Amino acid sequence: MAAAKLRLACIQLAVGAVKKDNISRAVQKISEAAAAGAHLVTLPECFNSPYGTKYFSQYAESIPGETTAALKEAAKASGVWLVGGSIPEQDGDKLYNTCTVWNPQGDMVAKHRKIHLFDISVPGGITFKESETLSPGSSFTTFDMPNCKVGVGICYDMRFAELALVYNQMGCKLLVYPGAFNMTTGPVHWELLQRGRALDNQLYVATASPARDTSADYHAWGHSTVVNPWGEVISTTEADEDIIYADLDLDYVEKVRQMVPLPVQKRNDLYQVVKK
Ligand SMILES: O=C(O)CCC(=O)C(=O)O
Repeated sequence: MAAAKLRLACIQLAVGAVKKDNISRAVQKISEAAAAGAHLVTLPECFNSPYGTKYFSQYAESIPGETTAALKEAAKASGVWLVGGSIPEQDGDKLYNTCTVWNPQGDMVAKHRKIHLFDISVPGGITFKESETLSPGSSFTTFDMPNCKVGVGICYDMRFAELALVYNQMGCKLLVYPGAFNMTTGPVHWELLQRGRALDNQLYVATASPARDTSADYHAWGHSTVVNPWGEVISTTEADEDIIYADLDLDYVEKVRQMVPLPVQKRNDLYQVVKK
């Protein structure tokens, strides 16, 4: 890997009803992204299961388990850092929406349980209540690549500016959010949130969504995207299965912070976001 360059791949995976097929398709796409030179690969939210509260308990597994064993192998076989999207995780009698992160040796270096559960009600649009079946996580999740600290959130977590601010304070230069927005909020909020998080924090933001399946109950918005610290979309796609790539220049983070010196202009005497 060149000094401060990082090739990122976001896999917009076609996810179906058969768990084994979802896993093997993800593994195949990871090796395709690695062959295209990716150092860091990310899968979408809920990539081994259809997205919906009625599916979570049926597809849930413990960690380690069938899906994470495949992720471990895939990261090692391809020699990539892997943000393993998310899966429904079973731990005792609780279920979580959980992302595991793997290094190129196949070690699990982080595990993020979605902190903010997706409970919304938009009349004529979408009603969803993850908290019917899932419990929230309560931890910040970062991991260290050789030149870059990365912060991890899952989908609805992206709506909370405070989480991204904390990751910024922790030294992250890239935030990765496996997600699965929908046809109501996606068109208006998805890209705007990513650009907002990127601009507020002057860092890279990446998302990976499942591809849209109009025969499924939940129609994902798709549009996996990468935004740079200037707030520009540098890679994106539509709704079909795809892999998007972006070459991140990690020095650019510092350049933007020098040109527009928000970090030294913050009025910590007037306000502060504090990590507890
Ligand atoms: O915030 C939204 O509109 C969508 C969030 C979502 O789909 C999720 O958290 O899984």
